[in-house]
Amino acid sequence: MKIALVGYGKMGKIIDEISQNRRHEVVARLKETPTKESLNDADVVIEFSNPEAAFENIKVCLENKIPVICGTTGWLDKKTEIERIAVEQNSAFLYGSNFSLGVNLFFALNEKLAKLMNNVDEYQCQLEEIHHIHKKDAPSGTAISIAEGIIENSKYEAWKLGETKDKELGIFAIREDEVPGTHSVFYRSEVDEIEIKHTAFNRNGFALGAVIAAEWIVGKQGVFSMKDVLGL
Ligand SMILES: NC(=O)C1=CN([C@@H]2O[C@H](COP(=O)(O)OP(=O)(O)OC[C@H]3O[C@@H](n4cnc5c(N)ncnc54)[C@H](OP(=O)(O)O)[C@@H]3O)[C@@H](O)[C@H]2O)C=CC1
Ligand SMILES: O=C(O)C1=N[C@H](C(=O)O)C[C@H](O)C1
Repeated sequence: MKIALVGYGKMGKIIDEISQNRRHEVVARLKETPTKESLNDADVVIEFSNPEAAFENIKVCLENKIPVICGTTGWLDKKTEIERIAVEQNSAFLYGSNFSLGVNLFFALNEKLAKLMNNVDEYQCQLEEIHHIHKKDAPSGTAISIAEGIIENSKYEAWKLGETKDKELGIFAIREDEVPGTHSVFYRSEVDEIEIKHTAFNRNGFALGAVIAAEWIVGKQGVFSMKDVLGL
């Protein structure tokens, strides 16, 4: 499979190595918005750039009928527009706030726990994410996905940065050293606390999941998520 990497920073470089280990050919390594020419007839694009660049990058790829796996976070206000373009162009698009297999299992567990918590009103939920100091967006895309999973299945109606208040689910976004990504969900009552936590030890799991998603999407049309890839 011919892979074009759009965004070639911390993530792009690891994805490059994993792609080659899995016998794919990396035909482009771009640090700017792609063009038809610079995409070099790729079968699929893996996009990990930055919140300002993602929309235009994805749009160009989809208009050239190349499926896109996007891991860039912090641009979600334009996601519906991208999904419309993907369908209109008969192309394929998959966004994942977090491609690690462990976090995608964590998402499923989180939704189940949120549902169970409806049976007991004593608990208040709080989210926390910790990331490296270079991260441009807050809260993390993963924390937003976790919050959405809880909101769909509980009394909470919206999320906000900071402490949980009434029906607004709070997210503490902490920036610390070189932390790759830690996410925790706390349910606290007067007498106890339940915590579920995912800790990434490095970025390899994110990169592997993105390559697995790229292998899966080639030949498909439509808008997908990691739930489709993993059959969750
Ligand atoms: N979904 C997931 O599983 C994960 C998502 N992420 C997300 O992925 C994104 C990238 O993370 P990371 O690799 O750590 O970030 P980096 O800052 O290390 O890399 C970003 C790269 O994008 C390049 N870039 C800048 N402008 C453009 C442009 N217009 N078009 C294409 N590329 C451009 C940068 O080039 P230059 O250096 O020249 O500026 C750099 O190579 C972030 O949004 C992060 O939150 C991160 C990890 C996992
Ligand atoms: O910027 C990062 O590094 C990460 N970003 C993603 C996010 O915003 O959730 C995924 C991962 O936690 C690392």
